Amino acid sequence: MGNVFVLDHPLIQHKLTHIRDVNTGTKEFRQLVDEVAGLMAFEITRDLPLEEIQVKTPVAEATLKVIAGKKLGLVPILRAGLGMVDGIIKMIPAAKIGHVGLYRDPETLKPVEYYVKLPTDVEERDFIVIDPMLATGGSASAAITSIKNRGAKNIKLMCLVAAPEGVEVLQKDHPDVDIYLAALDEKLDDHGYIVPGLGDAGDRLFGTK
Ligand SMILES: O=P(O)(O)OC[C@H]1O[C@H](OP(=O)(O)OP(=O)(O)O)[C@H](O)[C@@H]1O
Ligand SMILES: O=c1cc[nH]c(=O)[nH]1
Ligand SMILES: [Mg+2]
Repeated sequence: MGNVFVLDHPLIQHKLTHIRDVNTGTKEFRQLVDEVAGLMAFEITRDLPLEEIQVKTPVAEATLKVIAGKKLGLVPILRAGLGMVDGIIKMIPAAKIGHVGLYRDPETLKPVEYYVKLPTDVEERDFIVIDPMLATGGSASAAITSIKNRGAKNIKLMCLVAAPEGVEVLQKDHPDVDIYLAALDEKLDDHGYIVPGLGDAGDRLFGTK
C-alpha cells in the first residue's frame, strides 16, 4: 500500500491556515498556494539520487554531490493543479510538465476527462501528479490511471488537503503511489467538499466565484 506523508512543517501549517481562511482573497490565495507547493517540493524530492563530481572551489579540489540525471515530470490536474506548478518548478526547473484536464461532475461527483498532454518520453520519467484537493479521490485516481495507460510507471501524488475517503480510494486504486499532503482533514460533507477544507480550490485560485 502507498505511504501517506503529511508535511506538517510549521511554515506549511501557517501558510495553509491562511489559505483556508474564507477572508483570504484571490491574490493572496494564489501567492500562498505557490509558496506551500514550493515548500512541499523539498520533501517530495528527498529521495532524488545523487552522484559525485569533482569541483574546484576557490580553496581546494573536492568531491561533491549533484543530482544524478533523473528525468522528472509534473502533471497538474486542471484547473486547480496549475496553481502549484510554479512553486515546484522553481525547485526542480528541469522537470517537464504534462497536463490532465478533469472536472468533477457536480451531481455524480465522478471525474470527466477533457484533456491529456504528456511529455513524449513518458516511460523514462518519474511523475508527480499535483492537485490542491483530494476529496472523493475520483479525480486523482482517474488522472493517475490516464497517465499509467500512457506508460508512466513511477508516480507520486501531491495535494494540499485530503479527506480520509480520498486517501482510501487512492490506496485501493493505486497502491504503488505515495501520497504527500499538507493536511489530512476530517471528512467530506454531503456535496463532496472537504471539511474543514478550503472551499473550491479552482474558483478561489482563479476568482471564478
Ligand atoms: O477528489 P475529487 O472528489 O475528485 O475532487 C477533487 C477535484 O475537485 C476539484 O476540481 P474541480 O472539479 O472543481 O475542477 P476545477 O479544478 O476545474 O475547478 C479539485 O481541484 C480536484 O481536481
Ligand atoms: O473541498 C473540495 C472538494 C473538491 N474540490 C474542491 O475544490 N474542494
Ligand atoms: Mg473547482
